[in-house]
Amino acid sequence: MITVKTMKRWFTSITAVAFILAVIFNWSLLVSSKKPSDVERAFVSDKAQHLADTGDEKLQATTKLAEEKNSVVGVTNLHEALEKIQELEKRLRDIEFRIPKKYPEVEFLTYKDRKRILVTGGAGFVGSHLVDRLMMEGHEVIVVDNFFTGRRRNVEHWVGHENFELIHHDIVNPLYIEVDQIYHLASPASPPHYMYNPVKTIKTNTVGTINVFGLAKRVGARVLIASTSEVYGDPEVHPQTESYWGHVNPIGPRACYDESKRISETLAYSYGKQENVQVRVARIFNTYGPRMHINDGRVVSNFILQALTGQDITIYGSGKQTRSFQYVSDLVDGLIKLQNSNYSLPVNLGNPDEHTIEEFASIIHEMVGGKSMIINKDAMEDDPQRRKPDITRATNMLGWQPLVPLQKGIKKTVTFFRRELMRSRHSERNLHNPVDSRNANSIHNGEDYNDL
Ligand SMILES: O=c1ccn([C@@H]2O[C@H](COP(=O)(O)OP(=O)(O)O[C@H]3OC[C@@H](O)[C@H](O)[C@H]3O)[C@@H](O)[C@H]2O)c(=O)[nH]1
Repeated sequence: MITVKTMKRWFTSITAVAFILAVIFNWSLLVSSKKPSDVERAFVSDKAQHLADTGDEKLQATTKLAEEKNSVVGVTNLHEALEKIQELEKRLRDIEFRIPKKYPEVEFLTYKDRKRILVTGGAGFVGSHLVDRLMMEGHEVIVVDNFFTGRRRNVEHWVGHENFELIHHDIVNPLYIEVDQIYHLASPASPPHYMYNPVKTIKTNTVGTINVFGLAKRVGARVLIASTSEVYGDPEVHPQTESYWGHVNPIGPRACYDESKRISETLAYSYGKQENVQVRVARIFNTYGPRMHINDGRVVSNFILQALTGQDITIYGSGKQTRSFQYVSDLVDGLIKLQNSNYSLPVNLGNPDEHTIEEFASIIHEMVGGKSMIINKDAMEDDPQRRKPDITRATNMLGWQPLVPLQKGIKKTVTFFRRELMRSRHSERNLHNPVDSRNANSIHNGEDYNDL
């Protein structure tokens, strides 16, 4: 028996197929025997991949066809083709809107085991990976983000899912919701981003953190705060253990972040003592991976972008300073383990695999290839000279240790940035120039972040 619902589905599928045929037809009008450039080919294949990711079965089959066709034909007038694509994309969005969205298969948790979890900064680099894991585990996840460095695109794949909610909200303003657990990640983390508006960074990590603890106190939620290795400043103890009090310049350019994160920790333990809020404190060391903002400005994204675009790889200072880099999935494991543990003192989460920045530049250069030169520029003021986590506590208390080797993590990150570059080259905002981290005004993400 053919129901109205079945007819509606047929209609949607037929419209989708007709639309894709129109795409192919339009493309065929724009092509000649000339071969497309790598950028053009990648762009078209990116679009087709997007369709394949989001469409229904018929749509996927047809887009594969479009991808094959587009990968062998050439483009005579790229500008005209791009205009056409924009117009077609708009129509595609209308079609996609009508096709039920497919989500990754999430675990089913009973009411007893399913938690309502707030992730502040959940649309950011680390936050969005954490959200993926919590969603896959079957929890209800609420993301709060002001989109200064976070992007809707990072969590778009969950929008509309019954377990997911995205709230555009700046945590410097109070929030009234019901939750069981909170991961408080909201704060710019890259030096040029946190130095861009130091007062706002301080507000986020002080007033914002007070708002989070106020919420936790009202509803009885447990809070994990994302602290940082920067609380150790330019450390005089190596590797850094959690018992080390740090060496921070309170009036230097990094102080807005270092000191406000130190206050965040103080707030956590004060709310714990005075108001019985359950607290967890993760001191996060240098972390990298896909979904870092193309304008992030930290060393991993800068070096990869520089190598991919054939620009000079810029080492600030001598390059003898060290860092230890952890891949984002390892961090997410650690955060979840810590949140669900019985341990309430600060815990270092980082990979002890230490490299000088000079070595790191060579690793990236070798892995990406290309013609970039490695050059030295003036050092950053107050740049910590050595950094490596002692992770004995995380290993003993949480049974955690990082698993992803540097080469593997970097490979995945390079793949991500290749795609980001394609996207950026074809968007109105051409964002592919690496940020000069020593100049906070060189970030240009266009968001209004000036409210004080
Ligand atoms: O293009 C660049 C960028 C950075 N660097 C250097 O690379 C090193 C690492 O710099 P990053 O900007 O990646 O990160 P930092 O270690 O200074 O700060 C980070 O610390 C840990 C986290 O909490 C934060 O993500 C961030 O504050 C520094 O010595 C910096 O001077 C370069 O040599 N060239």
